[in-house]
Amino acid sequence: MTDRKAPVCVLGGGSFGTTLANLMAAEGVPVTLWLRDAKVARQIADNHENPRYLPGFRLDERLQVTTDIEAAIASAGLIFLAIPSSAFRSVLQSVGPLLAGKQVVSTTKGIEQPGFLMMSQIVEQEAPAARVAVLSGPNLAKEMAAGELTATVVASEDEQLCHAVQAVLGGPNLRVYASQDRYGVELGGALKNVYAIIAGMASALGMGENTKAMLITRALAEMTRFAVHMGANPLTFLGLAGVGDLIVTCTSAQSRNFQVGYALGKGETLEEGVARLGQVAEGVNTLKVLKQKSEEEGVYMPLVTGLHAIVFDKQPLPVVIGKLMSAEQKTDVEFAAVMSAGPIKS
Ligand SMILES: NC(=O)C1=CN([C@@H]2O[C@H](COP(=O)(O)OP(=O)(O)OC[C@H]3O[C@@H](n4cnc5c(N)ncnc54)[C@H](OP(=O)(O)O)[C@@H]3O)[C@@H](O)[C@H]2O)C=CC1
Ligand SMILES: O=C(CO)COP(=O)(O)O
Repeated sequence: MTDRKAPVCVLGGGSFGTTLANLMAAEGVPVTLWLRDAKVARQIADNHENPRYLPGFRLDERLQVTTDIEAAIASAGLIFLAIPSSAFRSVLQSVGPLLAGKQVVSTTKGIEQPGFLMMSQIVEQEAPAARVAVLSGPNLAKEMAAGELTATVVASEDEQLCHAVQAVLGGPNLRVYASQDRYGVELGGALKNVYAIIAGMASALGMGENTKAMLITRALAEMTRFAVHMGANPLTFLGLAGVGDLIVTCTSAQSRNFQVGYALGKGETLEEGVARLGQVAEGVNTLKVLKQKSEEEGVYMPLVTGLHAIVFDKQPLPVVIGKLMSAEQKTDVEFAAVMSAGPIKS
């Protein structure tokens, strides 16, 4: 039995870190939230609100907040990481040895280049003596903060760690399903952000419902094809961390990646869209990383190639759409054949 009263800490005081920490605090779990911004930390401590990332949400008074990362880690055995992928390694580098023997759960949905590394692989490099898991699924922070019924996946080869996460996070509004496919769960969470940008663009252009359904379904095909090639368990992509997260991020205007796509569709530049957001949209970097990797690996990813052409090569949208629509018409679920026989890395 896992002790629900065992102390937990969350590193990263953005929308997701604050939400996760608050959910646990509200269930009586002793939680410390670490963030680097002293002003925001003071506002959370004094006013029980994170006005920068979760304005309007009252946080539980039991939620502890600190700007001392070493103290935060020392206080807990289970540590959630909610730091954007661009800063993930640098934060871990500063505290790697302190994580020895701790249970570390990455919630970050990005990929590091060079190396095409998932965040949990960075944890393994920077904190080799830590126990590692990932958390991913259709989890819009603001909906979770508002108490909307939600499900997520914790994935690790370490079953005890999965149980520990289920015990502290599972609650009246949140179900936590376990998986052993850490690589697939993490890959799904990172890849879907790219397709959310495309979906936002389609929405801004007023495209039809048929078009949106085509996009989401072909995105799943493309993600799964890539995942199979990379050795992930393709069945993972039928679950919450695959199709579940793809649906929510491609259909909700709350998604920051969707919002970046929407801005692009309305004629804004990438820089303008990202700057107005003021929060992380991991899909922008993942698009670059994925385009490069799919070419190196020879995996056919027309949606990734098309979006890259629009965003980074400044190709006109009608030209890219024309190319996508006139490409060879292949079979519908060709990746399903590989699904039954595909190699499983994790
Ligand atoms: N929001 C969501 O709905 C969900 C997000 N995620 C994932 O969680 C990760 C974090 O996202 P999210 O919380 O939304 O991001 P936000 O943009 O809301 O917040 C980013 C947070 O990271 C902090 N940060 C940035 N750089 C550093 C650094 N070098 N050192 C310490 N802290 C830093 C920021 O601090 P500062 O303000 O000081 O810059 C801020 O607190 C992403 O990978 C995202 O994909 C996963 C599921 C849901
Ligand atoms: O990962 C998320 C929902 O599951 C959050 O998506 P965005 O980062 O696009 O807001």
